Amino acid sequence: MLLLSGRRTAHSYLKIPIAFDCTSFCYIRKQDDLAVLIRQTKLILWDEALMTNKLAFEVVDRTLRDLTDRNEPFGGIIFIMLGDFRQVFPVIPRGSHADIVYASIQNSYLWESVEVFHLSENMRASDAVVVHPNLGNCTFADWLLCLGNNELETIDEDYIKCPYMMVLPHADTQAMVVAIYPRLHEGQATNEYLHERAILAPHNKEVLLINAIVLSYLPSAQVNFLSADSAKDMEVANTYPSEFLNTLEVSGMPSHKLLLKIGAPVILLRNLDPLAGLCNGTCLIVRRFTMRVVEVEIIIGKGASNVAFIPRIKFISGNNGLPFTFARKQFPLRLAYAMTINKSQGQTLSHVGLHLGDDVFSHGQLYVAFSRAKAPANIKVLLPDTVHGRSGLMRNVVYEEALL
Ligand SMILES: Nc1ncnc2c1ncn2[C@@H]1O[C@H](COP(=O)(O)OP(=O)(O)OP(=O)(O)O)[C@@H](O)[C@H]1O
Repeated sequence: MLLLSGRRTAHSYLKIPIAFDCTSFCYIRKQDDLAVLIRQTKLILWDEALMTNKLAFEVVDRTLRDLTDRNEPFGGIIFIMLGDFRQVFPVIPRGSHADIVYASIQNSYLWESVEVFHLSENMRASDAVVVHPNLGNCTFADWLLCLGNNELETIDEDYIKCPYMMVLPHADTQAMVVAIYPRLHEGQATNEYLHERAILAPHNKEVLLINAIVLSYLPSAQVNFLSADSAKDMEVANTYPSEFLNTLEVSGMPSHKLLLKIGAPVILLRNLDPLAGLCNGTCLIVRRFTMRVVEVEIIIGKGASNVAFIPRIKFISGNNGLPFTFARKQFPLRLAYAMTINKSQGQTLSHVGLHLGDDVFSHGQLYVAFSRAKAPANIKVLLPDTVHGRSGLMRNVVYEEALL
């Protein structure tokens, strides 16, 4: 059996193109070692499959049919997709409800070859067996199912009551930081302490603000690393000066300003060295830095406790809804005290802060956020400062037609 260790993604391993359509193939030639391995493969497991655009599966399907010379789904290799239809669906930038559902594997030509098996027990919440009046006299696991299936009582169409026990009494970000990261100012946080907690928010802009606030609690000295941003095209460079480019936040790119302190947890934004455990999404702790390199320790997974040196690298903005592309040279790092709800999918956390400065906006986000925790007592929710939020209500978006 071959396991993709070090959190290596299927996109990276199977060489799926970054931009793909219904005619694309993976970059694997018939004589490559990977093609030989694929021809010997009997079973492929793909986790978080429902977050993946159906076109990516179709690219893999076409490639496997070609490499194996067998005109069957995935070239006859048994393909197990793991996922939960209550969780988030593929991200389609500026996509509508219909666009998002259309991009899900259910709407692929492959779906007619899929057999669905249901898992029945929530192992993550298996210790939270107490029936709680705040949860409508349900266990946490049953309440989560009702949340994900849109079976909780709704008000104003898609608002539901946040269980009172989880509502943060002082509705501000500082209170959230103290609740989720107690005693951080003492500077004694262990790898385990950092790895088992996170503050989740729907949007990146809130995540950046929360990260900066949490970092301010750390007693070590702060350094601000600025990126070098430039437009390739002279005409674009004259229209959009680098001061303007500095203000842009682009998905998958680090920020222009990267605030770091020794002891801060960060997420790697690039597959730098998968064999050494340095992949997109790897959790690291900053140990030392100079202006040219950041020394980090891998927190968990392949290479845990190993030290690595992260250089600045060049990111190209690509097709991100901007009318031009630009380059940003920066460390491929982002602070990891807070992350988007979508990024948290797949994780298990002991302490979850849900920062709803803005309500969730897409299918399954509220379910994913609450279901990261093992028990309801360790979830703290900051409700939006809106009429609904002040009444203890939060938005839940569920595309019911897509639930199985
Ligand atoms: N058979 C089991 N016995 C005990 N604990 C388990 C078992 N299976 C899973 N767990 C625990 O449950 C938690 C969630 O497991 P896992 O991450 O595999 O779930 P998942 O189905 O991928 O969830 P999600 O997609 O929501 O992230 C982990 O903490 C794991 O250790």
